Amino acid sequence: MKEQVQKTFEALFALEDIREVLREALPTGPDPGEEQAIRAGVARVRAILDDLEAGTGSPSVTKIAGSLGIRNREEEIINIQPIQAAGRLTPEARKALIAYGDGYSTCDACRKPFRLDKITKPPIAAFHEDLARFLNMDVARVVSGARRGFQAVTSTLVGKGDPVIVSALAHYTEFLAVEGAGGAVKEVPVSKQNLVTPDAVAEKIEAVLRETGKTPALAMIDHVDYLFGNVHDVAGIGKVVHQYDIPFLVNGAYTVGVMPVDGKALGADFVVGSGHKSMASPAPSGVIAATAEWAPRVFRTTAMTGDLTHRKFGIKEVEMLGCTLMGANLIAMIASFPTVRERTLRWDEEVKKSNYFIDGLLAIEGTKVLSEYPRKHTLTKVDTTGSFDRVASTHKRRGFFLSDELSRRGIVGEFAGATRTWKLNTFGLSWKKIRYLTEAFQEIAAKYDLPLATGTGPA
Ligand SMILES: Cc1ncc(COP(=O)(O)O)c(C=O)c1O
Repeated sequence: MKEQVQKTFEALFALEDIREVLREALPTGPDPGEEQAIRAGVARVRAILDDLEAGTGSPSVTKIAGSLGIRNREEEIINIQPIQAAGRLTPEARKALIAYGDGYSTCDACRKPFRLDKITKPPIAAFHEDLARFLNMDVARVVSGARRGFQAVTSTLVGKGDPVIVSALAHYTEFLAVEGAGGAVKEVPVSKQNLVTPDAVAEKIEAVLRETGKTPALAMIDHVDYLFGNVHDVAGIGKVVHQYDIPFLVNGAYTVGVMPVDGKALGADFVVGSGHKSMASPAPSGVIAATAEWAPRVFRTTAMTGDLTHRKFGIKEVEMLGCTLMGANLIAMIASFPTVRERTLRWDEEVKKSNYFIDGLLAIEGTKVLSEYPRKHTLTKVDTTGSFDRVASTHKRRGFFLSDELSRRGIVGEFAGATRTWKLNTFGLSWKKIRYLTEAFQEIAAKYDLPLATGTGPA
C-alpha cells in the first residue's frame, strides 16, 4: 500500500515534470525549430522516466512538499536559526516521511524476537549496527530525542540523592533527567573562556566527595554546549572521571551527525545524539549508544511478569519501554543517514565557513563574538549591542529593523527584535550563501553608517 501511494505520487509529479518540459519545449506559434524543440522535449521526458525507473530521479521532493502545502524553505531563503541547522531533512528523509507516515509502518515485518532494533525489513537492525559503528560504540538504540537518552541512563544509574556531575552550560533536559531519577546535579563552573576543563571537573568531584561523602553516580558533559557552541575537552574530562570510576555520558546533541564523534576515543560510556538537532531527522528522534560494558545495564530486558496472568515480555528493554522510534521518524533518520555520515567528514569545511562569516561580522565595528574564537563550530553567539543595536535605538522599528533588513534579503532565523546578544548557525550553507550572508550584514551596516573595522578580534 505504502509503495503504491509513493508510486502514485511519483507518477503524478513525473507527469507534471513532463508537462513543464513540453511547455518549455513547444513554441507558442509556428516556428521552424518546432520539430527540433519537440525532439529535445521528448529526450528530456525520457531522461525523467529513466531517472524514475532507476529510482534516482526527479519527481522532486520540493513538489511533493509543495503539494502538501509545505514550503521547502531552504531552497528560497538562508536560514541562520541556531538550533534547526543540522536537523533539516534531506530529500530522502522527506520522501520517507510520506511513505512511512502510517502508524506502525515499520512493524509490518516485525517477527520474533519482537523488538524494533531486530527488524530486518526495512533494515532497522542493520541501521542500529551502523549507528554504533558510526559513533565507535558497541550498542546503539534510537530514542525520541537526546533527552530520552539522558533519561534512560539516569534512570539506570542514579538513585535517590545521588550526585551527578554536569557542567554550568548543561542543557536543561539533563537537569530534568537527574531530577526524575531523584538525583542532585552538581555543576562544574566554566572558565573565563566559557569552557569546561578537566581540572575543573576534578575539583568538582573532589568537592562533592568532601561535601557528601559520595562518589557521583554519573558525569554528563556536553561535547558542544547550546549557549556558546564551544567545543569542550570531553576526552580530557573522560580521563578524569574514569580515575574516579564514574560512568561518563557525552552529550553529542550538537556534534553527533555534524562532526566526527569517536565515543571510545572520548572515553565515553554513553554517547547521546539528537536526530532533529543534528542528524537531518524529524522531531522527535535521537540516539543513545553504549559500550559493551554498560549496554547490558542501560538496555536490560524486563524480568517482570503479570501477577494474575504470569505473562512475560522477555526481550523487551525496560528503559526503551520495549520499542522506541516507530514509523516515519525512524525511516527518515535512516534515509538521511548516508548523507549525515558523509557530511561529518566535511566538518573542517563547515568550520572554515563559520569563521569566514564571523570574521565578516567582526569587521563591522562594535560587533563581538561571545563564543570561543576562532570558531570550532558553526553555532555562534554574537554581541551586536555595539553595532546594529546602536541603530535600533533611533530606528522607528527599534530592534526589529535588523530582522526587516535581513528578511528583505532572504535571510531568516534570528529571533526578530532580540538581536543584542544572539545565536546563529551557519551549518550546511554553501560558500555562495556564506559570502552572500556576509555581504548582506556588511551592506546593512553600510546603509546605517556603521563603519567597517579591520583586523577585529573577539571580545
Ligand atoms: C545541548 C543540548 N542537549 C540536549 C538537547 C535536547 O535534545 P532533544 O530535543 O533531542 O531531546 C538539546 C536541545 O534541545 C541541546 O541543545
